[in-house]
Amino acid sequence: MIRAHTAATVREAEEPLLAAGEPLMARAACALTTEVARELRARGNRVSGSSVLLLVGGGNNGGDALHAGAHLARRGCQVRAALLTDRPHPAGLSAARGAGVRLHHVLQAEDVAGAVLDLAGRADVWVDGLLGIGARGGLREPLAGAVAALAEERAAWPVEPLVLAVDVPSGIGVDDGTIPGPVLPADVTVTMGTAKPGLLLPPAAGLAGRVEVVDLGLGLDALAPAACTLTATDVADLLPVPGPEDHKYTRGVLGIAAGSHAYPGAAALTATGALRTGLGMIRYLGPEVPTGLVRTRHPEVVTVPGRVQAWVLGPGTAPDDAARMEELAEHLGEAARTGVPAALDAGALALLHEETELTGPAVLTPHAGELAQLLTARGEAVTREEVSAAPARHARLAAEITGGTVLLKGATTVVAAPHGPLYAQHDATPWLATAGSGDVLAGVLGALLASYGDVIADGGDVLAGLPATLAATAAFLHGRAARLAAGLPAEPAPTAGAGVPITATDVADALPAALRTIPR
Ligand SMILES: NC(=O)C1=CN([C@@H]2O[C@H](COP(=O)(O)OP(=O)(O)OC[C@H]3O[C@@H](n4cnc5c(N)ncnc54)[C@H](OP(=O)(O)O)[C@@H]3O)[C@@H](O)[C@H]2O)[C@H](O)CC1
Ligand SMILES: [K+]
Repeated sequence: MIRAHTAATVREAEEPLLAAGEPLMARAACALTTEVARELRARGNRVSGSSVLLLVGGGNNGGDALHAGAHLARRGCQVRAALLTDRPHPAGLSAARGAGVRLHHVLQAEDVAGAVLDLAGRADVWVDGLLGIGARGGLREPLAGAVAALAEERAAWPVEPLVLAVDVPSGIGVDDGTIPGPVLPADVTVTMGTAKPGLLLPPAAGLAGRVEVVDLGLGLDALAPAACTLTATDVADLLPVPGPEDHKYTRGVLGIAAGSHAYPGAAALTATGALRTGLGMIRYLGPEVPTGLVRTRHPEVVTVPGRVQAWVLGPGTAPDDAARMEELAEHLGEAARTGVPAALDAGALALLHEETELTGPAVLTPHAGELAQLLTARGEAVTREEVSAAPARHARLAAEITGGTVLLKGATTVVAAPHGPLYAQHDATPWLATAGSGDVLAGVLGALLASYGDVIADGGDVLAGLPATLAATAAFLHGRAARLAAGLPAEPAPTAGAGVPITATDVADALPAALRTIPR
C-alpha cells in the first residue's frame, strides 16, 4: 500500500526530529542528488558535465534544492540557481555558493519569466524547489508566470529536460490533489518522509511522474494515512479463497437488480463481472428481456428471490423508469433491513436524490456527472467540471451527505467513505472509456461485497471502512483486467505502448487473467 499523509501530519512528525538535530534536510538533499544522477545515467548522460538548473523558492523546499545543487556541483555538474525569492535558505545558499553553483537573482530582471526561460534553455535537468508543503493556494506571481512559461516551453524544447520535483510539484494542492494554478509537470517527484495526498489524488497526481519516497524516519507507519493506493500485495490479502468447508452460500450470494427493457445488456455485463470475480451464486431479478439474456449467458444464475449477502442495484436503469425505480427502492429497503451491503449504480443513484438517509452499508458508483447531479439534488450545486477538478473533495462531501461510500469513476478512481482514508487507484487505461464498463465494475464490486456481506452486516462500526477497501479493490481488478484485455502490462508502465481497443465484455472476460497476476 502506498500511504500518504497531510502536510500538517508531516510537520508534526518532523518537529521532534528537527528539535533533536536530525539532519533531515541533508538526507533530503542526498536523496535528490542520487535521483538526479540515476535519471541522468538512465538517459545516457554522464553526471559530470551535465547542466542543472535549480528553481529556488524562499522556504526549506528551496533549501533542499540548493543543498542538492551543491552536491551535484561537486560531482562535476554545471549548476545554476534561479533564485525566485529575495530570502533564499541561508545554509543552502552558502553550501551552493561554496560548491561553485552560479546564482542568478532573477527577481531583479524586468522579465522574470524570460530570465528563467533563458537559464532553463541551457539545462539538461530542472530541479523544482520553489514550493513544497508550505504552499498556500496556487502559485503567486512571479513564480506563477515563470512556471507557466516553463511548462509551456518544455514541450517545445528540442530535447525535453528532466524535471525533478522536490517533495511535490510546486503549486499542487498538497492535501487534496487539486491544481489551483500553474504547475510544472515532473518526470520524477522525490518526496520527503512520506507520500502526500496530492501525489496520489487526481488531477495533481498526473503531474508528479514517478514518485520516490525518501525515508526520513518520521515514524508514520502506524498512523492511518489520509490517502492511499492499493497494490497487488494488498489486493491478494483481500481476495477470498474458498476452503474445503465452503459451499455456494458461504461464498456469498449476490442479488442483482439491473437492466431494463431499454438497456437489457447491462444485466448480463454485471452478472459476468460478478461471476468472473468469483462468488457463490447470483440471484438476478429484473424484467423479462434482461432475464432471458442473463439466463442465456449464464445458466448458473438463479432468477428467483431469496436470501442474499449483498445487492447490486441500478446498472442499465434510468431514473425516469418509475416502475423500475420502485423495485430498486424495495431492494434497497430489504438490504437496509438485513444490514447487507448494496452497490448503487446509474438509475439507483437517483434514489438518493431525496433526503433519504442510507441506513445500511452502501457503495455508490457514480461518474463525475452523476455525482454532480446527486450533490446538486442534495443542495450542493456543482457541475461535472467542478467535480472533475476536485474529485476527492466532492467524493468525500457526497459520502458525508449520504452516509454511503463513494467510488467516483474516472481515469483515476477515487474512493471516499464518510470517515477514514481516501483511496486513489490509477490501474485503469483510457480504453476503459467504452459502453458497459461501468456495469462490469458494478459486478466486480458486488461479488466482493457479497463475499464479505455477512462480515459487514455483523461487523458494525469496527468494519465500517471495509466497503471502501473493497471498492478500491474492485477498481484495482477492473483496471488491471482492462489493461490485460488491451494488451498492456498488468502494472502501468510509461513505456507500455498504446494497447488496443476493448469492449466491456473483453474486460469481464479478462478478470480471471487479472486475478492470476495477483500473488496469492
Ligand atoms: N523542515 C525541514 O527541515 C525539512 C523540510 N523539508 C522541505 O521543506 C519543505 C517545507 O518547507 P517550508 O519552508 O515549510 O515551506 P515551503 O518551502 O514549501 O514554502 C514556503 C515558501 O513558499 C512561499 N509560498 C507559500 N505559498 C505560496 C504560493 N502559493 N505562491 C508562492 N509562494 C508561496 C512562502 O512565502 P510566504 O510569503 O507565503 O511565507 C515561503 O517562502 C518541504 O516541502 C520539504 O521540501 C525537507 O525535505 C525535510 C526537512
Ligand atoms: K517543489
